[in-house]
Amino acid sequence: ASRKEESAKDDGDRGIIFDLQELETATDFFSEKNRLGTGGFGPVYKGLMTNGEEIAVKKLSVNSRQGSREFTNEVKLLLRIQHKNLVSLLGCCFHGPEKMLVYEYLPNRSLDYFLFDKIKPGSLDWHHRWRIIIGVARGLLYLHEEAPIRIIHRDIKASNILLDNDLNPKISDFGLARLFPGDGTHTNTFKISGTYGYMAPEYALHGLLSVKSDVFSYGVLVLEIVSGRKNQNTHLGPEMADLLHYAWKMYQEGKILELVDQSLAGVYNRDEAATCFLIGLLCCQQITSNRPDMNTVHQMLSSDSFDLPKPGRPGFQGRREDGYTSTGTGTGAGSRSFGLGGEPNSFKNRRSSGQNGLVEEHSRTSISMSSFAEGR
Ligand SMILES: Nc1ncnc2c1ncn2[C@@H]1O[C@H](COP(=O)(O)OP(=O)(O)OP(=O)(O)O)[C@@H](O)[C@H]1O
Repeated sequence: ASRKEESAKDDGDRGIIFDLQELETATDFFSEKNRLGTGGFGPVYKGLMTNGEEIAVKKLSVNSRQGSREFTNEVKLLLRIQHKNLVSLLGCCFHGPEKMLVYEYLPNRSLDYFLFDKIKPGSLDWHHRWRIIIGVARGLLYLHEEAPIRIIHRDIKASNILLDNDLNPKISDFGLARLFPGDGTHTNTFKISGTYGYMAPEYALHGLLSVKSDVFSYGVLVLEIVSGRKNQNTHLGPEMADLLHYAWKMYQEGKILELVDQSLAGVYNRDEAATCFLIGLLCCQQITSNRPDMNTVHQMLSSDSFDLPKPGRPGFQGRREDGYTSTGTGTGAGSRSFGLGGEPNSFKNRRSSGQNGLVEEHSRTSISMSSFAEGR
């Protein structure tokens, strides 16, 4: 039986735990030439198993307080999260305090290389961009509403969308926050929690996490995919630097299609591009309850006859005093402890928390409100 089939049988840990030796052989002792990159959780290596299977090994350098049994249990849970638009987790490995996650290997790397690497301008045609936008929506819908446990991703962004041989999108790094419970003091906490420019204001500012924070990040991503611009690009001057607000301005002036990536050389579907911009702006609205859920987003993308509402004002960006930056509403000053209040509809789509007791609803970050005093 394949490794995945074995794990599904729940026959102990066999099949999901890789030997360190096996991974050392596969990655040539984690050699530099096999290092694919280093993210907030640690370095990622390409590996080749003796059976010819290609893998990606993520060495977790963030200190997880979990013991190996607890860690294995979380990994087992995450192994049940399988969808064609998610990177497949194959198993894990631990050796002393060191922990690793083993994933399927995606040869085309991540979406940011295609969108922002100007060495390959226009390498992603409209057809593929449209398919990626739909595929990511599908994967997120699965995480939010269909997976055995609800997963709020927390860090949807272009570098977390990997592409397979046919450029189908697969969301990576889902569920990782589950492996670091209560690690609020670690310096990498903000890598775990989210990335500047993609984080929803209510999450960055109040620590309120809901599926709608992922919706916000998805909206930013959609705007990036259609425009080919990073959400924050200071090279473009003050007006255009903030993609979200520039898109909002262009939309209000009826010029939104001028924002379509020029490297497409005008070869794109105007209706689809306009739909994407609208969906991007709807997802990034300041008022969480007005953002569509991923089910609605998916319907908007799949149906020709969906009447899209007019988007309201987007959430905007602020800067943290301690060197980190994040999105914020810019209102209020002074510090505040983060409660679970918030807007009444923000958790409208919450599933019953009785389900296995595993529903992830919200978490807290600690950002001082005063950091937003300089916000717009
Ligand atoms: N399964 C995989 N197959 C192929 N390449 C991968 C895989 N997983 C990660 N990578 C590559 O490894 C690099 C590091 O990935 P990782 O997800 O750790 O960091 P990141 O997305 O850049 O940052 P962050 O940790 O903030 O999400 C990226 O360049 C990514 O393209």
